[in-house]
Amino acid sequence: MQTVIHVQSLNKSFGGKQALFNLGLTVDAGEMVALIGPSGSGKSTLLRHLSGLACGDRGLSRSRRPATSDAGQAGAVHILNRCVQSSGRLDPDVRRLRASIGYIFQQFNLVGRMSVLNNVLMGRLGRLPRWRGTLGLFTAEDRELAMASLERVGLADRAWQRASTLSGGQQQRVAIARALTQQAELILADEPIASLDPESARKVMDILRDINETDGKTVVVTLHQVDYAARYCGRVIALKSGRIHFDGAVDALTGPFLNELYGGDLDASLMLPESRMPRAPRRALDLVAA
Ligand SMILES: Nc1ncnc2c1ncn2[C@@H]1O[C@H](COP(=O)(O)OP(=O)(O)OP(=O)(O)O)[C@@H](O)[C@H]1O
Repeated sequence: MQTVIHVQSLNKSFGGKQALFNLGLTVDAGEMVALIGPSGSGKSTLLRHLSGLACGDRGLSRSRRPATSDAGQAGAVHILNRCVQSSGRLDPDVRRLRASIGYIFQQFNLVGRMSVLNNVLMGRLGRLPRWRGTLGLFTAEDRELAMASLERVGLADRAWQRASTLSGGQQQRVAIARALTQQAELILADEPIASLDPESARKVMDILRDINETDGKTVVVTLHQVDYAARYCGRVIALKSGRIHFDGAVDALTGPFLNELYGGDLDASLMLPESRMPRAPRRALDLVAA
């Protein structure tokens, strides 16, 4: 089994406040992993490190670097056996590696005034010579791929519409079509359903699972909705205060476990699917009329 994500002793500080502590983990090809944990536990920070959008604490003065970071070393992140960062420095070749990593943001990150199709074509930029991308010189193959991706998420008929005119759920599906067009091997999704209604959230999670199961792509998704983690992911990594609190099978998501993870007066059993149903029933994707 190929290791897609390999994180070793990852530390991260913001202005002297440590957000990640000696994190180590591996994710194999084809896994669908939920990253859960209370607000501020470090989920987004970890995801940004995986994608090469963030780096270590080299910017801090030596005296402000955390003692646990091994004299300022911020650990190492390898994706698809290639270096993203090592000892607090981004790898100079990280831009090329980013072409293999699809990143889905909570707020979609589309260009609202551009057409849906052009937004999806942005997924090709990392695969084109820079001058072609700048001039928007996409090939017929690129366009076919983009249309096929839109078809897959049920939005081919919206290709010529301005992205800003779509609903939030539709915009998130366009963002996923962009990652499909990118032909990313690894999809990192940072709270992709946080701002969506339950039906739109279900469609987005159905598509992510389809990409995982049908295409064999590796998916890591941060979620506040623990019931979706239980229904869609086989493995869960729980962060608490910047440390890995749990890493294992999704069956561990019991009420007492979640009460302990999230703390407070919460009755965590309410966050779980009814009768602890572990997996949402898989059905054929039918998104065309959505
Ligand atoms: N750019 C930043 N500058 C300063 N502190 C930051 C920055 N980004 C994150 N932090 C801090 O790092 C810690 C982890 O934040 P992070 O956003 O990764 O948590 P999270 O688990 O994703 O939270 P949420 O679920 O609310 O999105 C928090 O204490 C946060 O305040």
